[in-house]
Amino acid sequence: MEYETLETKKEGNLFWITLNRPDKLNALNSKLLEELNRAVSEGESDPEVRVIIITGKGKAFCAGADITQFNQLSPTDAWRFSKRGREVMDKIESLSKPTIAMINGYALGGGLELALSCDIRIAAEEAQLGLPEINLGIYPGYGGTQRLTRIVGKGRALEIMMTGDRLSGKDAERYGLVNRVTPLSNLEQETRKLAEKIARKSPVSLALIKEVVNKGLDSPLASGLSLESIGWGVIFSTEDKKEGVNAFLEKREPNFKGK
Ligand SMILES: CC(C)(COP(=O)(O)OP(=O)(O)OC[C@H]1O[C@@H](n2cnc3c(N)ncnc32)[C@H](O)[C@@H]1OP(=O)(O)O)[C@@H](O)C(=O)NCCC(=O)NCCSC(=O)CCO
Repeated sequence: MEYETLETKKEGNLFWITLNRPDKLNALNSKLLEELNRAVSEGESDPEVRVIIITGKGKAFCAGADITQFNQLSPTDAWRFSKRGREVMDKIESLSKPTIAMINGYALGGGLELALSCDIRIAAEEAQLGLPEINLGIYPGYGGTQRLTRIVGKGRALEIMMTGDRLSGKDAERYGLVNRVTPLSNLEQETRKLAEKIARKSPVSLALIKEVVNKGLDSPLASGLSLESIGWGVIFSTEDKKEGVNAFLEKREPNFKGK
């Protein structure tokens, strides 16, 4: 597919999406947001793709929503702007395939919110992460108020949103905001290694894990636990379950087909 503001690359079972407005630190203008929406659909619908990785070109992962658009927005436009950004982030969170945000540099505002909608975040030690919307006299509008709070807890999330301060990759790891950090020089290799490991697992198990975890987090514990058991029953109908159990019994590596 053709894109102007991002690049996609298929590498075996991995699908790389690279935001590509480096001179604007990959700020999310409407074009980039819509192309991102299209690119994740492309990865989701390709049966060969098992893991989707999102990253940025240049010194930023993404510096957030494009601020140059803000002065033209009426309050109703702003509501639609936030809603559309949120819809794209919600869609990324609900993909059936695992997603990894490879945070190579600035992940600010909507850029951090994009990373928060991914399943796993790996950051360069040199990266800087934050929600600086407060400095614009606004607040996060692409899901950050909710997702950050669920990931790092209320006190830390409020501090990040109320100060607008940027965290280093290492501090973000300490806060539990990213899964791990690595020097920038090692980031791609480390991300690829993790993505390839996940890509070898059963796509059906991966999709059900995501569904049960995400829907469970939105539900009372008893409902989440019940969903887990129902899904567990469903997964026993799959060829991948047969393959996984037989591979163990036959002392060989499983070859999961996603069926
Ligand atoms: C990320 C910062 C700290 C980087 O600073 P610096 O290295 O000095 O680089 P700059 O010269 O500032 O930036 C280069 C170039 O990119 C443009 N740009 C950067 N961020 C944005 C953005 N979010 N929107 C539009 N354009 C952006 C910047 O204007 C420069 O363009 P020129 O044409 O060369 O002037 C610093 O850039 C920074 O603080 N950026 C803003 C971060 C931010 O506030 N993000 C939140 C946005 S609101 C939001 O996301 C709502 C959703 O919740």
